[in-house]
Amino acid sequence: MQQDNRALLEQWAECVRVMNENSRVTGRARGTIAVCEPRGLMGTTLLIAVPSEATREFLQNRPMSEILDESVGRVLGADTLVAFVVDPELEVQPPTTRAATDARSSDRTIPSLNELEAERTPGSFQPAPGRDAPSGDSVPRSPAGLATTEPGDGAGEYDDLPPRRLPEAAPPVPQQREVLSTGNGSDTSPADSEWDSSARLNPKYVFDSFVIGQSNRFAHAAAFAVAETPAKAYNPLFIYGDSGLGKTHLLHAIGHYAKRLYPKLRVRYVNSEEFTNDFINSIRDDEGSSFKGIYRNVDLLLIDDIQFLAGKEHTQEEFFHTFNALHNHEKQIVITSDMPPKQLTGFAERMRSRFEWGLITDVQPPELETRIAILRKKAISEGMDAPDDVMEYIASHISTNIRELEGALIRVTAFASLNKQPVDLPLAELVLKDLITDDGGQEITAASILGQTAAFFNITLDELKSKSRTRTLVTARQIGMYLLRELTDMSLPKIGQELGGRDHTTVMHADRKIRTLMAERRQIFDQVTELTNRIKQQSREG
Ligand SMILES: Nc1ncnc2c1ncn2[C@@H]1O[C@H](COP(=O)(O)OP(=O)(O)OP(=O)(O)O)[C@@H](O)[C@H]1O
Repeated sequence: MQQDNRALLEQWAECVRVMNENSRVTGRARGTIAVCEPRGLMGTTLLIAVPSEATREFLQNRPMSEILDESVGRVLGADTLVAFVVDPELEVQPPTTRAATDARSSDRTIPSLNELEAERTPGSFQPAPGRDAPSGDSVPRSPAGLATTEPGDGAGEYDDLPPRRLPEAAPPVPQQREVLSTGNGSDTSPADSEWDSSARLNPKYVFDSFVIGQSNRFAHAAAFAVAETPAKAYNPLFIYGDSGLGKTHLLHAIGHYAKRLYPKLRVRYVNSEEFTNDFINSIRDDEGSSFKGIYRNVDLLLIDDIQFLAGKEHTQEEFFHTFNALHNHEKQIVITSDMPPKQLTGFAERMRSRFEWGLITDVQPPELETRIAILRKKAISEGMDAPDDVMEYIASHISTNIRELEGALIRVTAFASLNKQPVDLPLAELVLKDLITDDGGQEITAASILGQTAAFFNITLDELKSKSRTRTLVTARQIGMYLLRELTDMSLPKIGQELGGRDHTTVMHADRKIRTLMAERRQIFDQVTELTNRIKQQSREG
């Protein structure tokens, strides 16, 4: 491993030398390049750490992009691509002291349920789907050496903390293979059909449906490497980035692909809010051992939106032990977050430092070409027909969140289908005129969406959140969930929580149902459109 790193450092030094020979590289540019570091070479992608977004932009734009490409091409081969990750630590290089490990379990105190109550995601005292998933599979000795030992209860398991690992060069990324999906696509029973019940994987989120672009190339390559050789390439793999940029998609894709390669691999996807609820429920029900049984007997733990553990001291403590138990037994952990580890506030330092043991990579908003490619892929997979100029129109007006991008395409094709009209540019402009006006408004909140939804359907907020299943209430609730999903950054569990403590699979089901109904029932399309306009209007008025 060290040899690989040394080789990479030498190759990078050579790239820098070649760059510095170029007369277009100014003294300032040389200073900027000098602080950058190579972090890994994955297949044909070189990951370079830069100290700031400004440096990233500087290197991604001409003339530096050309100069960099040329020098990297000369040293590493013409097909080498460059990807960046921002590491603010590079700005000022602190001495590489590592705090002495604070990880000792002997002084662990069991929190009271009351203390824990404050941490949980309200309204979710239900077993999460898959909680009772079988965990006793015997796992073969895989090439990754997985599952050869059973983790214990965590006590004393982290006395010998591994040193920080520099990323190893991953094996070459082979041709992607077709990935089996587990669901049948039916709308009726989300918990059963949408998710692979033990791993809890969404069949739609596979590598094959993920579009690779400059913005996510490295994250994708890292995810792929981890799926191919769990616990051997990077452990943990930490992927961060803004909402709606594909982190969850990559997490599920890792799970699917790893399961495909190692069918007996025990995989578990969990959102950190669900992890919190599972943990608290286990304390409440005095089932701590079953919680450990679930989370410490996996070979691949995929944990989404770790930022939601911020400030939840007891849950973090439990996660810390889970992490250590898994890591010490060479089980793979993949984490996503909206922030890089260093910026995660509300986390104990020992936790943040563990996130940095493996590889940290980010996903950026996709550039125009990638957005168009995502829309094309989406259109094909969902059977939506739209010409290129419509895709381009949507992609050029919505740039920051892929969920919104997809939402726009759904609306345009739904409207065309309802009116039995072809999808063309004038129609797209008409349908999206309110959705893509440059808001300049305030952030859209859950309160505003739910308030407007309740008012629109002439019901109270309590009714909207209630358990009642009258037709109007069910429709209003599902539209509310759809709009929360499309217009905010809220996670599925959080949306479920806002609507009276419903499970995340219910939210997924509602989201899909409304998408489908929009194309089938004019009334639903009109209701969603009118509500969106009112919500956007309210945010503009402040
Ligand atoms: N590169 C991509 N190719 C294809 N689809 C993508 C890509 N990136 C994102 N998507 C799609 O965009 C939608 C949102 O992505 P996802 O839920 O993975 O985002 P996220 O980063 O996890 O957001 P959040 O932080 O809000 O959970 C999903 O439908 C996903 O399939």
